[in-house]
Amino acid sequence: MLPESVSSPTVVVLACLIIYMCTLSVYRLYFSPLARFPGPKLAAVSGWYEFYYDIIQDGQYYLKVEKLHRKYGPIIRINPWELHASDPVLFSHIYSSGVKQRVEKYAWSQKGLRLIDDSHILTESHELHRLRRKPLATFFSPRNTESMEPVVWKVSQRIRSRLQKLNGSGSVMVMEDLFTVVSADLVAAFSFDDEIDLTQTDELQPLGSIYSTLQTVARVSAWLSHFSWITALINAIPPSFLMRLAPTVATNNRLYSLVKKQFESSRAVRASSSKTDDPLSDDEFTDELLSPDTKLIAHLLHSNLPPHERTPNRVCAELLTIFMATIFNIPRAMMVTTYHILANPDIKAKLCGELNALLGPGVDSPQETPVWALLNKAEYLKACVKEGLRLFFGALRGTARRNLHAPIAYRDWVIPPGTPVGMSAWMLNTDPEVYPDPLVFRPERWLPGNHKPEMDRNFASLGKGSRTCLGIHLVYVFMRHLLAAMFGPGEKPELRLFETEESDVATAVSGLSGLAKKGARGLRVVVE
Ligand code: HEM
Repeated sequence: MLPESVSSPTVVVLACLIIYMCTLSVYRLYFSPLARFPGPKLAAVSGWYEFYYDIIQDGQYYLKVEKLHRKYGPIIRINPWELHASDPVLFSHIYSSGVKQRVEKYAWSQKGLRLIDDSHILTESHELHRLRRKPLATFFSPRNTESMEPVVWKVSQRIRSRLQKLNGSGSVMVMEDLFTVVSADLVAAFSFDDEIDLTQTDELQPLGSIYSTLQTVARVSAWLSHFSWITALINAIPPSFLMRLAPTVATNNRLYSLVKKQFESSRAVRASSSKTDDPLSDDEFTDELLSPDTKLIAHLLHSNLPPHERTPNRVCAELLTIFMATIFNIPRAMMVTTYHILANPDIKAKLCGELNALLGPGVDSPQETPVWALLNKAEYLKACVKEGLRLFFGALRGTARRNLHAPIAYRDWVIPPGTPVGMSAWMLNTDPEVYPDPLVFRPERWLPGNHKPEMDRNFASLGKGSRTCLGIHLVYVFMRHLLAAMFGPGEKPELRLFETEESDVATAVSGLSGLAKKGARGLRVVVE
């Protein structure tokens, strides 16, 4: 007869659990369609391996994955369900934009961001994503982005006037606050009917706190992706109570309320001016229709999306996504770029020299001189932006893609249909064969004559293929304008780094997007 303790229900449950885990491990190691792909056995057996590096080690799996590639080769299994590749040729294939390549996003790591769950960025299905992205892509097309330049210029100049207020004061400015408010101003300027100028508020910090809120969201997202039940739990808590519990949620909800309010007032204006919300036919809906005054809200309401895709919740989810993508990424990218320019007097001198020569004294009166047109000729400025983006990395680990319909042949391997395959911006952007001294900020590498095609092939900060960054053209234009406002000719204060080291701004933690290490002090400058 068994002792009483052995026959207790706890032991039976434990025994079942152990048998289940052993069976699952054997299946994952020897019988799963991914069993023959190389990689550490522990990663193949359980998601806890990734959890350890992602959560306990604070977003460091991208560095571990790099080491694993060195040991196991160009394609490895990084958890029971997912492969990771390090070959840039495969990067272009997997992150393809071809119509025939119906690659889906594997949004496991982004699920549950409640307010934007219905946006195109979190849409996994290839077809639905195409439908949802189309009107947005028209709005952010190169041509329409170019027509937004006067607005981008106007908003960027606010950074200069804000800094001018402090001219000669020796004050210390927290640059992420300033970059966040101008970014918010820009999205508001092209999205809403009401003009918003957040840089005019005396206290930037509460608005800048949107930046830290989004940092927290990006950090917490790793937890949510490992434990989707946390999201379900959060969603079940009444919003009023949740806002008291978690200020991050409160700020996020305030942002959503702002978007919703603007949406409602824009809809009311349209209703009173007897414009209908009837969608246009495919033939009618082209970017010819877009005038520089067309706001994103009106554009989406008027788009040829079917009515169930133009509901308030859907449109607001898209607007909030664009708001968040801009005010999270632009300040981070600008912090990294500005830091390197200020830390390298030679680079700063070359940049200022080029801008002085190109823009001359007309810079303060853009209505007389369309200076933004001249910025296109500023090769060194463009190179600084590109190099800043390279070292910002965007998301250090890009979201994986999967082809549900066909296997992918790669060297001796056949990747089964439906298998998520990811790639790392960290590895692509720091490939020493393509970018010698990869961690050095060297704009010269992007100048005509030095710029090689492999550099574009590897450049992963803005994603690739059908899901490449929607704001890709806007990013380049806005960053050039912001740098021109800070380093171009005209009356403006001198900026000097204040107790800021590279590690205070450098992207070192992988989250929803790339983050600085915990405790980083951010970019602070003295305004002289
Ligand atoms: C420095 C600034 C930025 C960086 C580094 C960046 C980076 C990225 C990356 C890497 C992706 C691909 C994500 C994935 O594969 O899952 C992406 C997607 C996206 N970005 Fe950006 N982004 C920036 C700024 C912006 C701006 C200003 C907007 C505003 C329009 C924007 C809107 C989006 C949207 C909506 C998507 C999703 C596209 C889709 O799924 O079809 N981003 N971005």
